[in-house]
Amino acid sequence: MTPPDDATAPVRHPDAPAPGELLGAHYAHCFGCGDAQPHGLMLQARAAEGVAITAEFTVKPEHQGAPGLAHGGVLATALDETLGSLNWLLRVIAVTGRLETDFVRPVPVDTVLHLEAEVTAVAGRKIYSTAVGRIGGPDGEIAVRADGLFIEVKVDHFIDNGRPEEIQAAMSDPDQVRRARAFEVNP
Ligand SMILES: CCCCC/C=C\C/C=C\C/C=C\C/C=C\CCCC(=O)SCCNC(=O)CCNC(=O)[C@H](O)C(C)(C)COP(=O)(O)OP(=O)(O)OC[C@H]1O[C@@H](n2cnc3c(N)ncnc32)[C@H](O)[C@@H]1OP(=O)(O)O
Repeated sequence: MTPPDDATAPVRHPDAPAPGELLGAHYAHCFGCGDAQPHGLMLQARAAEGVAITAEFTVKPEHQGAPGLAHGGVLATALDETLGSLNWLLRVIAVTGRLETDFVRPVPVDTVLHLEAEVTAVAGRKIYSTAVGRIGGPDGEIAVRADGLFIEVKVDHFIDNGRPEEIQAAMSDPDQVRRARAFEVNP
């Protein structure tokens, strides 16, 4: 998870959403951010300054692992989604290759998890990033932490590997296609 010596600092794409702007779901049925996914996290991410974002996720009863506490895998999903959303600011399509998570404090149901994440380095197709999640407010104590390594892919990654039903539905949705294309023209 340590960037190689030839890694460079990330560069915010000129067309990246402005600081403060909500990113919106990348896919309506996404378990992390989709608004058509009732069991999901419905995480909302917002662009920050630089190659950084903030995000919020409210822990619901459906997200329990132990009585009244968030499941660790759900918290890892929130971190993964937050880190993945950073790639919007680079205008790069990328998937999670590796995710290292520290669970520091238990997170009760009804808690709003306040996440912040930034890209730390880029090396070829590899994007290195880090995130924390706080409870009790944006400056509250850290409950979870993660480092991510994302690998840049072409849109074909999804077309070649996804189930045909969902791929066809996504490709016939002009909004979805526009979003996917915007990433393909990364200079
Ligand atoms: C019209 C349809 C539209 C559909 C698209 C819709 C939307 C898309 C747009 C935007 C998305 C925006 C936001 C998404 C936000 C959050 C989502 C959460 C993200 C996820 O939840 S996503 C799901 C989980 N994720 C996977 O499903 C990946 C499965 N996996 C693979 O698909 C392959 O494994 C792949 C592609 C990763 C690599 O395969 P590959 O063949 O392309 O590349 P290769 O193996 O050569 O690796 C190249 C260099 O990365 C290094 N490397 C690779 N893997 C590593 C690892 N694990 N650890 C350490 N280093 C690793 C190598 O060591 C090498 O490094 P080096 O260059 O230095 O040698």
